[in-house]
Amino acid sequence: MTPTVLVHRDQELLAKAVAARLVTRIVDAQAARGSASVVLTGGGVGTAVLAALAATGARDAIDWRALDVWWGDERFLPTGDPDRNETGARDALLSHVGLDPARVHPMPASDGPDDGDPELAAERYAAELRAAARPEDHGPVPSFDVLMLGVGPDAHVASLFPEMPALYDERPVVAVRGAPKPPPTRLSLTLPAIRAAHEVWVLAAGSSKAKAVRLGLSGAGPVQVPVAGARGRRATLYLLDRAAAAELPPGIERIASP
Ligand SMILES: O=C(O)[C@H](O)[C@@H](O)[C@H](O)[C@H](O)COP(=O)(O)O
Repeated sequence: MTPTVLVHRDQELLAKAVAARLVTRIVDAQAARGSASVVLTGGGVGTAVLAALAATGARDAIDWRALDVWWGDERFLPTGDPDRNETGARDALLSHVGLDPARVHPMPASDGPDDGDPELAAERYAAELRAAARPEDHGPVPSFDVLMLGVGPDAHVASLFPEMPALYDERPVVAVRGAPKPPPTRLSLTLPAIRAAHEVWVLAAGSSKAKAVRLGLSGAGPVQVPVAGARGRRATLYLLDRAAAAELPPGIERIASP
């Protein structure tokens, strides 16, 4: 399924537009099913989206008690570490809305019950995902309504970096050691888990992402270009600012906001 590309003027407007889109998706899922599930991403754009959502009055249209929050990846650091994606998400949004704590699923921290072993932590998160999966999900993870991914200049998504073993792993959650983006030890959903989502949204802003966006939309292989493997069951959206959209391959239809 060909991704849909939407281009916004700049990063600030991109974050607000993605936040508005997220409200609508969550509200629609809750209207249809009584609950919704989203997968958050770390990184600058992902966190800016959460802050924009916290700042919009429309956030009150969401039934926060009926929302499951997961993460696509996490830095394997102690609880509360400022570099954990969970910390950034709580500061930007989660601490400001009435979520059901039992439905917020952070990836394990290095000072958690896994004796500092990221492989055990990855297995723990996989078990949590498996417990949340329903028969209609037909797999070891829930069919997330929206899974958001920032993208690196090297086209990594989550903590799936080009040519690394995690890209060959069929398990839903893996430990990543030696990540080129610090910190080196991380946990990540794998591409099969990412592809369980109904919608995958790739978020990118800035000229440093233009090449990764082009490669992701050019039919490249997911081992060299991990973002190319990030596809949703129903839809894949590339939500970009103009700078990140500067090198779109020919033939890609772009919907540009003013
Ligand atoms: O834990 C992480 O580092 C993120 O999950 C990572 O995948 C991030 O989304 C990209 O590196 C883009 O980050 P920026 O948006 O800050 O460039």
